[in-house]
Amino acid sequence: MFAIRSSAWRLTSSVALGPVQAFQLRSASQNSFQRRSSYTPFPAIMENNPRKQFDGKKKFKKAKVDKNKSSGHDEVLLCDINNLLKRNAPEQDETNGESAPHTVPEKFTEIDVKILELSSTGDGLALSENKKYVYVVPFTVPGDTVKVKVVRHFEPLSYSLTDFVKVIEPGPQRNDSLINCKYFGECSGCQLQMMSYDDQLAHKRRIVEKAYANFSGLIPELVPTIGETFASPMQFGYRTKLTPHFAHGGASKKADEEAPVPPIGFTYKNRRLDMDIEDCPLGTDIVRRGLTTERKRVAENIRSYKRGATLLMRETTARIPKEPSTTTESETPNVEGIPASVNADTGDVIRLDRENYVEEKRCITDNNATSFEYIDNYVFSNKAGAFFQNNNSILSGFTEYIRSRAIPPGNDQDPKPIKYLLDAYSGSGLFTITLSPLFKSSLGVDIGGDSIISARENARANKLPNTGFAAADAATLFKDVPYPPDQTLLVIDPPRKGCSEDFLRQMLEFKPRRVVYVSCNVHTQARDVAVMVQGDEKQNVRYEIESIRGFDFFPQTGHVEGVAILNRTVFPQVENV
Ligand SMILES: C[S@@+](CC[C@H](N)C(=O)[O-])C[C@H]1O[C@@H](n2cnc3c(N)ncnc32)[C@H](O)[C@@H]1O
Repeated sequence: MFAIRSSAWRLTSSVALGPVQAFQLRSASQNSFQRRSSYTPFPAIMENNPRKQFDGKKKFKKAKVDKNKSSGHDEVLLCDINNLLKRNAPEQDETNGESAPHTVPEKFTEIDVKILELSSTGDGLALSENKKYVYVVPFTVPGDTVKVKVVRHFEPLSYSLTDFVKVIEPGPQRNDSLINCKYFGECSGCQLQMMSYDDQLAHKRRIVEKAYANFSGLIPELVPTIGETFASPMQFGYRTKLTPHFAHGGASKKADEEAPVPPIGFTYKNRRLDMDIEDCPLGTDIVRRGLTTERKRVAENIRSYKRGATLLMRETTARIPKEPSTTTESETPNVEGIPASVNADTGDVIRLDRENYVEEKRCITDNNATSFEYIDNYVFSNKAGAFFQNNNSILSGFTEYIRSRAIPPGNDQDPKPIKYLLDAYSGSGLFTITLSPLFKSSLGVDIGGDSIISARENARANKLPNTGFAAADAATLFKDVPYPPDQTLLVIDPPRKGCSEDFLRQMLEFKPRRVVYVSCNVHTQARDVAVMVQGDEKQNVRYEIESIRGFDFFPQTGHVEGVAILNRTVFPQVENV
């Protein structure tokens, strides 16, 4: 039996459990995990499902699913399917002890199904009559009765992918008058246009809840209530970057032959086939106009392409002061010294009249050209083809949310206040720069050399001398960090696959006082956050989650960005009594 001495450790559950025992209890019941007297966090995580769900390549290889693998799309879908089957498993006496298998319809058969829930991938899920098999139906909402065409079986895993054919009886959340795109229902880009925006936000909150319930392995008491999803100010016309593609060029055709122009666009849902997309209403106005221009240019020059290509349409913004002499410095950050790129855009321009300046929007098509973007009065330059968040409309609110929580309450009374910022996976400096005024010194690290060059330009352009950037693997960051861990905020914003084990281990050795974990994949985030919550007993460090909230960077799609804030604490002192 254990007695808990530390007052720092509190649980909301009626049974007081330490973090280790709490994790073990859930693991023991859910994952046949053995309790251990001496505990090593990493083997424990590895033995449990959260990391294996993403690393279990064998199982998914068999099912021949490789699309979106790095995002964990298939694992997330399968998890929802299994949970639906488990919840609806017929009682023994209902089946009379017999378990009749479900006869899976022939491929391309049309059947009618009723949607029971929306999976975290944005697909509707329906059960077979005997409740032992699942049909995955895109473009549907719970309550819809729909006609579908079965297109792909995953029989050992008990599900089939289907194409949506038509609605027979709409569910309560369906409102087709909201659909704003003629390609909706076939294009793989959006899933949720038929839902009200409030319902989309509620669905995304549920995605975050399920991610922590299904992929962290943590008992619910260790996970705070997930906040309401932070809405995007723009629900259409927000995407500052589009990257349509086409599969083949026309160079190898005989001189006298008309080279056919291939479809230029995105893939069809459920198919590895390109769909010709003339317009995408998710794009900003200049990006949409850029798509028209680029499609025309490619069609006219198709013979010059030996093979297919991915096109780039990236919005770039310039603020032209109306009265240069009366404009304050902070309203017009210095972007001189960043060379403009010649012939890198479509030649089109949209001018918007603002209070102190005219905003000029252009559409860049050259990956290596420089694009500019403003967040409040911060200016960011980037290589147009490099990563930068795609929804400018949400970035002011998003960065303000993080800025207002970066420093914990009471920091100014603390003898060792947080005053250093470590931005792992910094890109071109989004967080380093927008948080920098709060810190005595900030350091951003990114593996992309081009992003670090842009980040340094951005620090200069925004007149932030207290920031530094290094091109490096985030996992090597901690060995040379110049900051005291007690006074350091760590911001993490990794790619979809999440942090490496190496990174997490070194982070637990470094022990930063507070962590803001931003992620475009809440499932890998939940898995990594669990490693931090579990902590390292030898180092006597673990983390408590202060808050988790989703941000709707991609309205109409099934994606949600997650922000988790954590604080360092210690293990409770435990003694045998
Ligand atoms: C989701 S982006 C975030 C960038 C930045 N925080 C932003 O919001 O603009 C992820 C970044 O991680 C970087 N990255 C990927 N693997 C990395 C690694 N092992 N070490 C450091 N950076 C890495 C990529 O180059 C990319 O810039």
